[in-house]
Amino acid sequence: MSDPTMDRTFHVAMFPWLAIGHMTPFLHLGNNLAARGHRVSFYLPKKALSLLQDHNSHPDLITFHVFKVPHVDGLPPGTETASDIPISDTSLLVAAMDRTRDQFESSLLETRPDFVFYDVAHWVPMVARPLGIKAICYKVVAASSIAIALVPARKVVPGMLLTEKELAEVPPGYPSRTVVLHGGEARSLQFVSMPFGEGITFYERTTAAMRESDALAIRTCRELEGNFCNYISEQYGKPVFLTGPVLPFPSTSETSEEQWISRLSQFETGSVIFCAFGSQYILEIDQFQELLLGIEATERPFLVSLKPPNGAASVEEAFPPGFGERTKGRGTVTGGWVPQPQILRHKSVGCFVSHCGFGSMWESLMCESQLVLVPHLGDQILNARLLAEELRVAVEVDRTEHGLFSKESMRKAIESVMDPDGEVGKTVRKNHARWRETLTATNFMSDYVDEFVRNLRSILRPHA
Ligand SMILES: O=c1ccn([C@@H]2O[C@H](COP(=O)(O)OP(=O)(O)O[C@H]3O[C@H](CO)[C@@H](O)[C@H](O)[C@H]3O)[C@@H](O)[C@H]2O)c(=O)[nH]1
Repeated sequence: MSDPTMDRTFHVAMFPWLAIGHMTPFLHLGNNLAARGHRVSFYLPKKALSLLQDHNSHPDLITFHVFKVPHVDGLPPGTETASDIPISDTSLLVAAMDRTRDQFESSLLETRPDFVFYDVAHWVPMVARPLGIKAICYKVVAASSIAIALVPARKVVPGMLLTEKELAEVPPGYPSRTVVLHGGEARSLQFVSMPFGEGITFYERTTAAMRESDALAIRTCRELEGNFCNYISEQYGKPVFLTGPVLPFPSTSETSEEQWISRLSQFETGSVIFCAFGSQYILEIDQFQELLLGIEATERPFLVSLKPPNGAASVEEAFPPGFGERTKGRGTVTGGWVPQPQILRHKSVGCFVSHCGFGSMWESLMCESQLVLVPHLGDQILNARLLAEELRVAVEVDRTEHGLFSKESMRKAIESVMDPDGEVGKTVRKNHARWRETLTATNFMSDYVDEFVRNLRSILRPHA
């Protein structure tokens, strides 16, 4: 007998962490749900509204609810999102978000959604449950980084920092030998035992957020991270619903992109090296210079988009001596934002030098360029290991034990993937083509969202 609840549309409230990098993928998922007729109430602070509202593809079904972020001592007045503060103040912003609990609760009483999606606000299930609302903890980072650091099997004692030895160990049952951190890299996980909000560590908050949920959702796909998702599901004893990568549809108005597109068009197909390290990565000056010198040494055209390195007011100020004159007409270095997805689709681009942030990881898997990875933070390193060592679609740049790369290691990594006849070049081309084909297949992303919707319905009225 058919179940009538399987056809009805539902209403989702979304309460993402106050960082654009989290709100954006939540909104992409919201757009995908709205495209299937579901309603979304999206909670965000005022400043974020001006950045996000243009990305709302279904204003008839997606409603923004602006809330006030209370002041917390130590934060600059008017702080609303992570971009307003240095990363070291994040814990204070988390405390401010926790103080929105009453506002959020009264709003839920009015909107009465079927589901609420959240990530950092671990108290959401406590607010949702008495109202009969299902709480879905939606993680927009790689499943590998949750599996290695944020499962009950990794023992973290409240108030105690993890030792070097503990950091270096993977939790029992962790399902990969290649997607791991080496040597000193494990220190990048120390943040899990640090405070994240008032009187609570990152580990306690995140594991509580997952433990208390009705189901976990992760922005990934089983083809890539199925083993990690199964492990997380076993660890928490809960279903893990996958949304797939939910990337935005290519933009149709690309006017602001024209200057970059016409600049790239003057170069031969597949010849340009494009380098970008996302929204957070700030290099030290010497590494910034090694990177530029390594790219210069390839004698290929390039477009580099990086934040000015530590201590420099602009990218030009930090150029190696003579770099600007030597590369004139062949390369551009900008400290501003460039349209990365459009650049990666340009036929002149042949190599993407990336930090392998989660967003860039998906974009690189789907593009035609050869991939060189220079990860920095813990999750970027795990993403890089997945691409370079498990899928073998990319090459990670060689570094010293202190994590430093040289211009020579940079040049070598680029040359190795760009050479279509070399062993490495042949292998990564073949593997990358296979993965690109899978991930860009016509219904790949929409099938994931359809399945996600079915999974949500299954917990909405399990006994109907
Ligand atoms: O000049 C630029 C630089 C970036 N992008 C876009 O911005 C996004 C960047 O996202 P991502 O690759 O995930 O990098 P970060 O901004 O560094 O992301 C942060 O958040 C990610 C999880 O969401 C983590 O994986 C990273 O470690 C963390 O640094 C991508 O879609 C890029 O296409 C541009 O359009 N233009």
